[in-house]
Amino acid sequence: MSLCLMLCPVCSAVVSGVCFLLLRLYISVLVNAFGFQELLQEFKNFMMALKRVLVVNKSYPDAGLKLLKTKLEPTIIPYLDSDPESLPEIKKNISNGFDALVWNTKHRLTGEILDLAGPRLKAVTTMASGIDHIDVDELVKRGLPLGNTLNVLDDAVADITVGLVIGAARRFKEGIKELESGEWKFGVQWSLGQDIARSTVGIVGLGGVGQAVVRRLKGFDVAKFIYSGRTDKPEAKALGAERVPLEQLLKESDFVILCCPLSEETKHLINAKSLQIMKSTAVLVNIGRGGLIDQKALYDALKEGQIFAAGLDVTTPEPLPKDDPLISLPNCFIMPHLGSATVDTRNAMACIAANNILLALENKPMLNPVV
Ligand SMILES: O=C(O)C(=O)CO
Repeated sequence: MSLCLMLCPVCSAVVSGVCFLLLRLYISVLVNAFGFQELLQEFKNFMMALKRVLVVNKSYPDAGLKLLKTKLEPTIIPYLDSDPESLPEIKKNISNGFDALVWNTKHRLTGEILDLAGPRLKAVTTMASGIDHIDVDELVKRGLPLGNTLNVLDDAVADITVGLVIGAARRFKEGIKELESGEWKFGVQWSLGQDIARSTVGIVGLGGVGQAVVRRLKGFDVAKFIYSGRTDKPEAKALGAERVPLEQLLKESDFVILCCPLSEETKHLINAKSLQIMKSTAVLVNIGRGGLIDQKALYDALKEGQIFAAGLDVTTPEPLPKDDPLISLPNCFIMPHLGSATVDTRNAMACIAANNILLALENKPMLNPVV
């Protein structure tokens, strides 16, 4: 018999199969009889509780912390980006051995910082949709998953965009200044702006935010929506937006709205040359990233009346110094990066970031995976 098993591959496969089935049966009897399922879960919870997550920084909302604390005990960097201690404290703490990182900061996540974190680090999330402050290549090199909080902020950012469109086109900044300084000189030719109704709106980057902007502006009786971007967007048809080359969009649009991410490809997408192509009545709005625009060229274009106005939620740098030339221009309406700044949106972003980490530490896909 044993000779038969040794010699005959079919017999040995049958015996191994039977043994395997018996083993499985034995384990499932144990699991059902003794509640091993619960024991297993307890063991998993115990292993999870041993994992350490570093949260950068103290502005991370309680909603996210509460979620993290259901399974982990987070360590928080108790500073804001604006505190000089912020970056040194991150670098000091991160080498204490963490399994995950909530990168809720504008500081750049570099290879140097990842080296300090060491091989224990298994997952990283931002609390933003933009990832231009993350050295993604360095994460990929280390096989680290990265999550972000895309889409949940589309509505809030689209609202701010509409605010900028109206504010810049209807000269809010000049109006408020004249009101506050007592220089309100009413006349039928005073402080005239541009209409949104009957205009052509050009969206650069028809992603979630761009689409939410189009949905909102439809209520303003826009004549035509066009968009440019790397790919055709299937959603464009239902929105009535036509894809055109960037140059055509710049030439034809009364409102040029930048909703795309910042990358090597999109850096200074708006520069002296592109501003020259735009209509002298055009309004440029940027809710993507400051780096999409060459700000010196924008200053010149606004000063010389090459375009009508700009509305910016994002600038380079942030915060923009109060003596920045753009701030001195009456036709440059600037917000201090308020895009996603609503209570609900920030709480939702914090929860997505927390879930990204909790899932990744259980070897599951993140809610919003980037890589
Ligand atoms: O999440 C981001 O990237 C934002 O800039 C929101 O304003």
